[in-house]
Order: sequence, then C-alpha cells, then structure tokens
Amino acid sequence: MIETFAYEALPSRVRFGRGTIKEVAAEVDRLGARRALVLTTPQQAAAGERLGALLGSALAGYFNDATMHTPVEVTERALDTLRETGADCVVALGGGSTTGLGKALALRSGVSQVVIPTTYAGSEMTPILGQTEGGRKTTIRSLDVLPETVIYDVDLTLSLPPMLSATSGVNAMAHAVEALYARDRNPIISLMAQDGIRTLSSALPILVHEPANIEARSHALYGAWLCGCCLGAVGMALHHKLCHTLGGSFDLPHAETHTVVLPHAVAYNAPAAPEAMAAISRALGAPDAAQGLYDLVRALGVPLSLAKLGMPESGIDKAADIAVENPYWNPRPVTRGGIRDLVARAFAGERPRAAATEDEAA
Ligand SMILES: NC(=O)c1ccc[n+]([C@@H]2O[C@H](COP(=O)([O-])OP(=O)(O)OC[C@H]3O[C@@H](n4cnc5c(N)ncnc54)[C@H](O)[C@@H]3O)[C@@H](O)[C@H]2O)c1
Ligand SMILES: O=C(O)CCC(=O)CC(=O)O
Repeated sequence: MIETFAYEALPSRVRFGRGTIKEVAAEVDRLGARRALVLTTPQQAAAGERLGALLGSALAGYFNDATMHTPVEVTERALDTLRETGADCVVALGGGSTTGLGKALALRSGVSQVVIPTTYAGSEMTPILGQTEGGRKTTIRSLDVLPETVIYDVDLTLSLPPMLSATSGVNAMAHAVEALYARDRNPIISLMAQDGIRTLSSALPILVHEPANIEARSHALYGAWLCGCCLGAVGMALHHKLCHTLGGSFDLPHAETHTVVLPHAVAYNAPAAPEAMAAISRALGAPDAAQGLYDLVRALGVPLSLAKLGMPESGIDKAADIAVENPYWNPRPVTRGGIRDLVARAFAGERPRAAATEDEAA
C-alpha cells in the first residue's frame, strides 16, 4: 500500500549537459535581469573570469571571496559590491560555499540567482541557507533563497580533485540516505533518492582513479542533482545534525565529515528504518546498507576517521553531549550512550556497529 504523503514541487529551472555554461547570458536574460554579479571562491576566480566573458554586456562585476559556512561579514562585503555595481542578479559558480553566498545575497536584496555548481554538495536545489556569525552557524529554510535557475555543466566538474569528488559525492549521498527515512518522505523523492545513491555509488569509484572519465562525471553530477532535490524537499535527521555539530564544534571540513559519519549514522538508524535500509542496500548493490557505505568509503581511499580530520579524542564526549542537547526528530530515539558509541567508532574509523534488531536497539 502507498503510505499517506504530501509532496510539494519546488520552483526551479534546471539545464543539464556538457558546455551548458554557454547558455548563461540567455538564462540571465530569461530571468528578466540585466546586470549579473559573478560570485566565486578565490580558488575559482579564473573560471569566474571566463564566465564573465560569456556574460558580455550583462556582466556587472566580480566578487571572488566566497568562503565556507557563509560568514556574515563576507556577505556584507559582497552586498556592498552588489550595490556598487548595480547588479540585479548573481551568477554563483562553484560549490556549496559560493552557492551559499548567492543565497545570502538573495535573502538580503531580493536579487535573482543563477547557480552553476562545480561540486556535488547539492545546495543549488535547496531553500536552505546556513550562515556563520560570531563562530555560530545557524540555518534557515525559505523559498527566498531557492535559486531560480541552475546550470549543470559536466565539463566544469572535470577539474574537481579526485578526493574532493569522492567526499563531495558522499555528502550528496547522505541527503538521499536521510530522505529515505525522513518523517515527511514521499514516493517521488524516494525514487530520486534511490537513483541518486545508485548513480553516485557507481560513478565515484571510477572518478577517484579516472577524474576525466566524462561518463562517470556525467552520472555523478546527475546523481548530485537528484540528491540535492532530496535535501531541498524533505527533513534531514541524525546524520546531518551530527555533522553540523561536529563541523561547528571542531572546525572539521564539511564533505569529509559527512563521509566519515554516514555509515555510522546509518547503522544507528538501521533498526528503526528497515524499508529505507532495504532501499539503500538495493541502490548500493550491497547486502547491508551501513556496511556497504563503509566499504564504499574505504574503497574511495578518503579518510575513514574523525581523528584523521583533526577532531581531538576529548571531542567524543563533547559531541555526544551537544547531540542530545536540543531534541529533533529521528527514526530511532537519540540517546547519549548510543551517540557516544557512534562518534567513538567514527573517531577511530572502525567498521559501523552491526545492525541490531529494533528490540535490541530499544
Ligand atoms: N544549504 C545547503 O543546502 C547546503 C547543502 C550542502 C552544502 N552546503 C554548504 O556548502 C559548503 C560546502 O560546499 P562544498 O563541499 O561544495 O565545498 P566548497 O564550495 O567550499 O568548495 C571546496 C573547494 O573546492 C573548490 N572547487 C569547487 N569546485 C571545483 C572544481 N570543479 N574544480 C576545482 N576546484 C573546485 C572551491 O573553490 C573550494 O576551494 C558548506 O558551507 C556547507 O555547509 C549547503
Ligand atoms: O550549511 C548549510 O548551508 C546547510 C547544510 C545542509 O543542510 C546540508 C549539509 O550538511 O550538507
């Protein structure tokens, strides 16, 4: 039987393919905008200049200081540039950090956004904005920050280094995994989630050895789009909350933290979400969801432990304390002991705990 559900499609236009960046001026025009401010990180400034050339007379200027976790002071500087250049639109070229800056500007000024994603983070498909002020990261959900247009150009992902491709891809898979057991899950998003996990788990092991494999790049970017849609559409749970806590408390890198934690969060939730686990296993082609994810991460050759990412051992207890401070919905109740065990295993890079039955886990 089909479960009772609600489904709300988010309004955004997507173009996908190779060489699609050439359509940027037409897409800006389609939005009724006249002057576009190009946003990048300092590392992608040269790619931003090539994009500026494609915009021609619609180019208003550049802001090349996008920074991870969207610090408010950077947004304020970008807002000054937006006003000085008279831009009525932003074109964000880059990963989640640059997309985040575009969203922050849209929230404050109402400008429309074209996003050209070059990682697999998926922020371009969500009405979610995380911002940092005074060392504290807060998240809002509002249609005001949802980008109007997203241009996926597979060619732009060829330069994404293999290790960042792997961790960014697992970051994307985490959105799909949690969508499958979300409280507000629905059949359309679950289909996208399963296909997102399937395409990324097939493409990533190829990309770490052959980063220029265009077919694998194309599947990975398509999978990232599907996973981003999942994050934008339904609520996330333990895995995302825990990564947020760990990243914020110990200044750990975003995609790498997701990659280490995902198998352990899935093992924790497995007893309470058997249908989701079966769907994840099928999508991975592995007998067990959590063990399959761990095997995938190990095969990608990326760090398997929070210790390797720079978390101190004393952080295990601190993370467990913070994780139970503010209650949130999760398919399995979040207990301090359970989370401590999860974080300790993730800290050491051990295999996730073998799945318990729901009774054993209670
Ligand atoms: N709000 C949301 O829905 C959402 C979703 C996912 C992530 N995020 C946020 O996004 C940020 C992380 O984004 P990210 O993981 O994409 O990393 P990122 O955007 O910080 O990019 C990492 C580095 O890789 C470089 N880079 C990106 N694409 C490249 C390419 N194709 N070739 C070469 N270099 C490239 C960037 O310039 C940067 O230096 C975090 O702040 C996270 O919280 C937000
Ligand atoms: O930091 C944000 O902008 C929100 C992050 C998020 O919702 C997805 C993630 O943790 O990958």
